[in-house]
Amino acid sequence: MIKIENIYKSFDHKNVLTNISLEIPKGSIYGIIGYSGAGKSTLIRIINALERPDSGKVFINNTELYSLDKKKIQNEKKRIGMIFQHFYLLNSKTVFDNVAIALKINKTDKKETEKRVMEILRFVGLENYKNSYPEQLSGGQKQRIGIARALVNNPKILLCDEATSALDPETTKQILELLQKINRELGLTIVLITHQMEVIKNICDRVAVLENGSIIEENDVFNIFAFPKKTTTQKFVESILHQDIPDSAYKHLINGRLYKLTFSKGHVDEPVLSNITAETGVNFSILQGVVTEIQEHFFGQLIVKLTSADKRTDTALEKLKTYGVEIQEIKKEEIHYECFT
Ligand SMILES: Nc1ncnc2c1ncn2[C@@H]1O[C@H](COP(=O)(O)OP(=O)(O)OP(=O)(O)O)[C@@H](O)[C@H]1O
Repeated sequence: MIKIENIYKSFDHKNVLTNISLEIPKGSIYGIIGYSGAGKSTLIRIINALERPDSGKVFINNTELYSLDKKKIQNEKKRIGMIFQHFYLLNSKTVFDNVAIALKINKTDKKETEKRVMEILRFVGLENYKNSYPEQLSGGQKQRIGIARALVNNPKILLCDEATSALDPETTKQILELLQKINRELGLTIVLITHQMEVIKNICDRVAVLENGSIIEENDVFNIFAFPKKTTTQKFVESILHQDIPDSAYKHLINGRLYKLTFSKGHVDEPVLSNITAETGVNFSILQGVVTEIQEHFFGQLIVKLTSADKRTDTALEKLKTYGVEIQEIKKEEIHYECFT
């Protein structure tokens, strides 16, 4: 487990991280998301002892990193692998040598190096490229070299600094699948920082949202998507769920009330709205809808309009709750007010 306690960091008298505390469960894939300048890279560099915090503690499996002397910190760092957005490969060296370098530093003998490097190149799907040079390979293949290099020393933790930000969507998907395989088959704890909510949705178990150097929200990924509390979190969620309502729909809202209905864990494929309409006579106008899968659970969200505000409407809303649907009224002042004028 990685535990971060009350981390503060400033550069040139400017606070970059303020009172950061996090617990990252062993064996999980943990995401830290934030906009540019939020402090993500600084935080991950502190976890990897590349940057010392001004105050606070970092525990890696109960060992407090910054209480150790330099040599012991170096030993701890060997148990942590790291990959980067821009790969940082040696272009004059072959794929094999780029991966072998970490073993050479440890003075591993030649036979053992050959065996281990080929094993890890096979794992990342690059066994046929051992004599190629990085510049002959695609971005996704370069990131696979970076991953092989990070794994060759058998670390327990893998830190990913915007590892897919330079890749196209298809390659991103393949690299994320590889990270999942590393997590499942090798049992590594993975911490990744990103500004891409897609990355969080696809592979993370938990996520922390970092804004201006502070954690503003932390939860499992399903709850972050279903019930984001802070505006920045909502913006990240909306960036991939696309919950915006067409402007023309607002013009018809003058006599209605808007509700966001969240269907989760088992209610997505039931005809809930038709059942309720049949029972109560209340009709729902659907303005927006999304159905997706998060952490292997179906997840659906509808924005609906109800025109009347009589007893039948209240009954319909009560019935929705019995299906486990979360209901949130969207107040008119929360939406484009100019549409009503
Ligand atoms: N070594 C440094 N010296 C001075 N300022 C720094 C240093 N490293 C980071 N900063 C500043 O700290 C703030 C946070 O930077 P950081 O790189 O951690 O953010 P980030 O969320 O990773 O952003 P990005 O995604 O753009 O890299 C920025 O204002 C940056 O300029």
